[in-house]
Amino acid sequence: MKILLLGYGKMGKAIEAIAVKKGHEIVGKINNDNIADLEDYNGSNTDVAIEFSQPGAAYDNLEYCLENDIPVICGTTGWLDNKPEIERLCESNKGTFFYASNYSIGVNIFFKVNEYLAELMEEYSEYNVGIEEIHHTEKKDIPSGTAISIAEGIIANNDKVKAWTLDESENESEVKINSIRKDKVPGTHTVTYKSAIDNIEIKHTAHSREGFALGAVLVAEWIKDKKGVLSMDDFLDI
Ligand SMILES: NC(=O)C1=CN([C@@H]2O[C@H](COP(=O)(O)OP(=O)(O)OC[C@H]3O[C@@H](n4cnc5c(N)ncnc54)[C@H](OP(=O)(O)O)[C@@H]3O)[C@@H](O)[C@H]2O)C=CC1
Ligand SMILES: O=C(O)C1=N[C@H](C(=O)O)C[C@H](O)C1
Repeated sequence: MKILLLGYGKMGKAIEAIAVKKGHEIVGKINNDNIADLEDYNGSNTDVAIEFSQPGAAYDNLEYCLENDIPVICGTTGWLDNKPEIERLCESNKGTFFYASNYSIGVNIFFKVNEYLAELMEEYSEYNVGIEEIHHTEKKDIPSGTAISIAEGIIANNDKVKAWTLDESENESEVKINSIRKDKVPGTHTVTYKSAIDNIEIKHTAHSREGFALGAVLVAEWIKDKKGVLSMDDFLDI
């Protein structure tokens, strides 16, 4: 496949390494300093764009792809207020747009365990739930997109929890997300239910960026000839 990388930082480079090993061709590597080159690409010379850039850049890049007939896979976090607009553009242009806050297969299994646990815990009011996420110090957004997805999984499956917050909260209807920035940590997410008697904890630890990058390449291979607004639930049968 001819792959255009939108964002050639830590993730762009990790994706390139896996894509090339699997026999794909990288037709372009776009960063802020060569963003003008983006106009060279369209559906006739690019099979798929993989967008891992920055919160302030994602919207324009996705809009460009959808207006130029390029199927696009996005992993950038911290821009989701504008996601409904991109979804509308995808539908009206009959394009292809895939978004995941986390492309790691392990994290997506973790999401399902989190949803099941949230459902189980609904009737045990002695437990309070909290989320902790730890990432490297270069990360631009707080909280992580993955932590937001975890919180949404709890809110959708446990009627006692209505919202997430970054603040210290005594309000039991809110799940607090504690964001920690530390050295080179690729991404660690923990959900803890605490009571006076015990704690129940589930945790996902990424050892590197390989799982995120491999997931994005597998989705790029899968998405060929698919149309519409797609997510990991469409890709994975779990
Ligand atoms: N969904 C998932 O599974 C994962 C998501 N992420 C998310 O992916 C994003 C990127 O992460 P990461 O690679 O670690 O970040 P980096 O900071 O390492 O790389 C971001 C890159 O984007 C480039 N960039 C800046 N502006 C633009 C633009 N307008 N168009 C294209 N590229 C641009 C930067 O270039 P320059 O240096 O020129 O500014 C930089 O090379 C983040 O939002 C992160 O949260 C990360 C890992 C997994
Ligand atoms: O910025 C990162 O590095 C990561 N970002 C994603 C997020 O915000 O959840 C996914 C992963 O945890 C790494």
